[in-house]
Amino acid sequence: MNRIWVVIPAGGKGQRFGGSQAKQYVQLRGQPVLAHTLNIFLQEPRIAGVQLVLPEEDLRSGFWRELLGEQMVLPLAPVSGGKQRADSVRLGLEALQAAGAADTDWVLVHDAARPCLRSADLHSLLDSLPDSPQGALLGIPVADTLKRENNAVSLGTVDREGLWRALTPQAFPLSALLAALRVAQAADSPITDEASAMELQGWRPRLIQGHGDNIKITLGDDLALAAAILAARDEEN
Ligand SMILES: Nc1ccn([C@@H]2O[C@H](COP(=O)(O)OP(=O)(O)OP(=O)(O)O)[C@@H](O)[C@H]2O)c(=O)n1
Ligand SMILES: C[C@](O)(CO)[C@H](O)COP(=O)(O)O
Repeated sequence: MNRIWVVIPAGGKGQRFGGSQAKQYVQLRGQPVLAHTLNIFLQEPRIAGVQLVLPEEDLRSGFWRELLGEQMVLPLAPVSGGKQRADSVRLGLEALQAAGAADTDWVLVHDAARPCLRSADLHSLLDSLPDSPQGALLGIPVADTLKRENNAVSLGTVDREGLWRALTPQAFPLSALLAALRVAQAADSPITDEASAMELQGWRPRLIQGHGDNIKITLGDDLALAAAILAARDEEN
């Protein structure tokens, strides 16, 4: 039975977010963004382990231990990330291999900056894996009209038929994903998600429709939006 692992890339600087603290560390409804994201997976019984990838300086300083507190136990020691998100994901995969994960084990990669992932959407992705030999990712069909921009001027409209926004988690077999990332990085291919590396190798992963409130905290305003999403969810429950 293939085990299911998670890599949480949290090695970014949050430059678009601004502020003095990287966005994965800022407080969101009483705990760091990163803690919200980690808890989603630490509480999921089907997940064998969570590999956290942090900025090298934060790993070295031990800052993350103070941030997450004693109550959060990470069975796998966090590792340092790299210059790009794809580098951090690759380093997380290599750490999983070193920890004994099998080549055919599944790995879900989920942005630390997406703390609002619904457990229902995670379960949809996990449930899809037996029927997703070429991997699977959460996504959502584009619902807005899309423009191609140059110098804040519209150059025209992009046909949105069949276009989806890729979200995370994205799920692939460990060794296939690691190999695809290595090939893409060696070719200096612009890789912004795991699926794009796999697609370059001819894989056609399944798109599993998720919810638009699985936002990525990117700009400063996104933090208040994430807080409102989680508050509304608490109200529902
Ligand atoms: N070298 C990097 C860059 C990004 N990430 C992680 O990948 C996720 C999505 O990336 P993004 O939203 O671009 O985060 P940042 O790179 O921090 O943001 P920015 O581009 O604004 O600096 C985040 O959880 C981020 O921490 C990472 O692990 N290693
Ligand atoms: C992986 C991702 O979240 C899918 O939409 C996105 O590509 C990350 O992009 P970023 O520029 O690294 O935030």
